[in-house]
Amino acid sequence: MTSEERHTVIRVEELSIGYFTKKNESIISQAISLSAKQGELIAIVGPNGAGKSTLLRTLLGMQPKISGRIEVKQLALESYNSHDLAQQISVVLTEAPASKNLSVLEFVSLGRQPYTNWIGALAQKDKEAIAKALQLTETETLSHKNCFELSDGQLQRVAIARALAQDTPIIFLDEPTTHLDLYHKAYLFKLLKKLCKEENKTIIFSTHEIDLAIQLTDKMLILHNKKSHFESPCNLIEAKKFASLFPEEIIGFDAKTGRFVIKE
Ligand SMILES: Nc1ncnc2c1ncn2[C@@H]1O[C@H](COP(=O)(O)OP(=O)(O)OP(=O)(O)O)[C@@H](O)[C@H]1O
Repeated sequence: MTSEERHTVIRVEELSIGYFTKKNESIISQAISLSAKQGELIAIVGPNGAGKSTLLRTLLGMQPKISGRIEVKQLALESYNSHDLAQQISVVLTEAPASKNLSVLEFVSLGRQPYTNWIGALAQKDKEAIAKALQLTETETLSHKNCFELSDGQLQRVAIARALAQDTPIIFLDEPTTHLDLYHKAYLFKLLKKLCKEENKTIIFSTHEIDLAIQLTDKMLILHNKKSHFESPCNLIEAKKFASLFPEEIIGFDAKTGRFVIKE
């Protein structure tokens, strides 16, 4: 095994994603290739309907791929059962948790399910993982509140705490900054960056915050018009891949600042 392979936790090759209907298949995006190493922060971006959520669901095995290969820690995704995969990948989805009546502590504790016994009793190791997750997300003071009492920003941090309690090397998030104000968006992005740098997590998230993602991520996957580009933000800017994402007569991209501008 080369050192390149040792640190790669997810590899995707020539992946086509989409939906199977009765008679045929509808391809949403094709020829997607990417690789994510330990400690990398990766954003999936693209206009509405480009396939960001479809890709995340496909990478999680929640919906079948059309073709191509997905490897998690050098093994085909299909070779994992759901219990084993839950020890590799945790997920933060956009929907509010169904379990809003739970306390924050109870909700975060659910992250330990892949490790606890059949009655869900928490061992010392589980309690330590939960305490660390609350501390990393600065949610300790919320732990006895009910989830329904939280603001959207707090709820998002608590959902990340649950994923951290799951203690997986890889975390997926689907549009984690939806409903957040600019400060909470920036806070969340910095938290994700910190988790990659200090906890060596590999984090892959979909987002519409392309400007912020350009500033903070290691790599970005652009999905657009059924095609994809995977590179560092700098290389994507140099290759002019952001400039054509939105109708040019309305939105331009300033390559010097890495920001989109609305045309007058
Ligand atoms: N269950 C489904 N069956 C068939 N087509 C679907 C299904 N779910 C989504 N699609 C289609 O797949 C395409 C990609 O949708 P997806 O939600 O993955 O895009 P997205 O990039 O996450 O969009 P957004 O930014 O709006 O959240 C869309 O054209 C959508 O209509």
